[in-house]
Amino acid sequence: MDKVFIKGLRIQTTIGFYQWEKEIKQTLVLNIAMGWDTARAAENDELDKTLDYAEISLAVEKFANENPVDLIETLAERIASFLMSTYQIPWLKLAIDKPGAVHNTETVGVEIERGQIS
Ligand SMILES: Nc1nc2c(c(=O)[nH]1)N=C([C@H](O)[C@@H](O)CO)CN2
Repeated sequence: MDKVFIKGLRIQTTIGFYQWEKEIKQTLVLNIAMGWDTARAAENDELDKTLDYAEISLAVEKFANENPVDLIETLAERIASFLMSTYQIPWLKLAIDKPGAVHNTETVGVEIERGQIS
């Protein structure tokens, strides 16, 4: 299956288990790959037949800020459900990095894959 992807989407949002984390914003970095038939858009050069990565990038940041949670696992699950239902995406892979979370690491995070590749 073809894919539309967003790599290295940096967002500022409230995220974290500890009380001090609920009072600040932290950086998360998202990588999203979404299964899509890109040939339909290419046929007549039409943006509305594909997944608009600019629109989705903004929607993801807005969603994260409107739905604060403790765990990046929870955020990943909720973003996946939101994207799949809003844009009729059949399959996606989503990784969330929280690069400032653990001293002496480059980054930490989770990666999930949901749906079916046809
Ligand atoms: N697997 C996870 N481990 C931890 C998370 C998380 O979201 N997933 N979160 C925290 C804290 O919020 C951390 O980021 C701050 O020190 C700890 N472990």
